[in-house]
Amino acid sequence: MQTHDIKPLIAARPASPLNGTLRMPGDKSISHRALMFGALAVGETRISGLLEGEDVLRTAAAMRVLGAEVVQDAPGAWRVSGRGVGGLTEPADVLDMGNSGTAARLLAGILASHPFFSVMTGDASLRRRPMRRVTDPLAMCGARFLTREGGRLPLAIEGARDALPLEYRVPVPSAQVKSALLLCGLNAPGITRIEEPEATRDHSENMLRHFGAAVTVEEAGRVRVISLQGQPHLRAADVAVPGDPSSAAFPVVAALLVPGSRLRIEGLGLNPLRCGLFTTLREMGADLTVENERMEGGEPVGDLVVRHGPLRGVEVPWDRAPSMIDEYPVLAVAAACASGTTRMLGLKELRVKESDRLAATAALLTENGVKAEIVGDDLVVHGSGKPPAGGAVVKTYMDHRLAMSALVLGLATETPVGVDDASFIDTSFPGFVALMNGLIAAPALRAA
Ligand SMILES: O=C(O)C1=C[C@@H](OP(=O)(O)O)[C@@H](O)[C@H](O)C1
Ligand SMILES: C=C(OP(=O)(O)O)C(=O)O
Repeated sequence: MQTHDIKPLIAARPASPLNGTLRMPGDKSISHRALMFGALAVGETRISGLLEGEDVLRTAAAMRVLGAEVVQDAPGAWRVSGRGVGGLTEPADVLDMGNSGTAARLLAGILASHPFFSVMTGDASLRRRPMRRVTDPLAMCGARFLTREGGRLPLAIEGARDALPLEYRVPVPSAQVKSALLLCGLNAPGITRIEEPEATRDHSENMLRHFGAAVTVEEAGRVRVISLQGQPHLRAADVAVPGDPSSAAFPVVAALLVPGSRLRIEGLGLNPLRCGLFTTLREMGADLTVENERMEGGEPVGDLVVRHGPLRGVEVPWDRAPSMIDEYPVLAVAAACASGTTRMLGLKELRVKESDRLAATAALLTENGVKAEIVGDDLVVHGSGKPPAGGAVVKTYMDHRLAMSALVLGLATETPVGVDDASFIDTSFPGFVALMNGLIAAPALRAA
């Protein structure tokens, strides 16, 4: 596994058009879950299109240490021989989840209802992120947790011997919290019942059903109640991972900003609970069309065609945030090049991502000559309809999405934009630089 001791400086130069037909790396959320559910199922799960980013490789390594057989047959093609619900075994060493909030929080859910001792840690970014949002509700199953001050990793877990089912209303919109509680509930008798005040990505619900669990979802307006029948017999099930819409956000915004661009992104995951960015870009005037829409492995998939065109500022409502939570930094870049003001409302959750993404996104823009401000939990960006000045080396704070957003901005600015550290891009989008350069006649992203 790659370490992050090298800090390459990469700058994007003002670019010629982006053109081509491409596929995105596999969806990160679905990839983590495919490995975890595969490890909890009986039999052999075959996964195609698995994201081989560092975050997902951490999950693969953890599942192996916990007793599942996890094998890579070819790039993207993996096999997991699971241990059955409740069948994982005590790890001999500390579980290091690297930079990945999803890996750490979902794994905490699995470990809470396995009767053994484990310790989890992560890199400096993950060790700053809040874990009480999962450990507080998980403790109600009978597990015990010890954390560092403020509920931070490292985390020691004494899993419950006879876990109780959970009944909980998730106070923040978070698919990670919801999924951690469902994973815990797999090894508890009876019904685990989770209420979420706003719908978040539902890959766990869809995939649990695909592996044979009984999951029901009741919807009342924005509120969703998810019920899982505990101790199911999970059966191995093949998973075809669609392209990641959160990764597609970067070439899509780049194509919208650089005159003459046209891209076709094939086999892209288009789950409506992940598509808030595309909705917003269309409201801004973007030419985005979907072709070949189909269902694959229980998820909507299609080919997305994007063409360059002018954008205008819009207001992005707070209740859209869960469907585009990882896309705000690159939306802010699009807003910086639009004409007029874009107000992105209700971005509190961005403060607890790999970095404080609200502050860091505002800084990314202002250092490159864009007028932007934070008002409460909102981000306000004043686009002038002209290319921003650029010229800054952006601080990325171990955050892949900030690095990619800054490099996309650099494709549209008057002068190049640099990033202090491009190495974290590999956590979610290995091959990003080569893929982007491959779309442009003269490579625009290079080592500084
Ligand atoms: O469940 C998931 O796979 C994810 C949920 C989101 O986090 P939160 O649950 O913290 O919103 C998102 O930011 C993350 O990239 C992936
Ligand atoms: C927030 C993200 O991931 P995680 O929470 O898994 O670290 C992300 O990928 O933008």
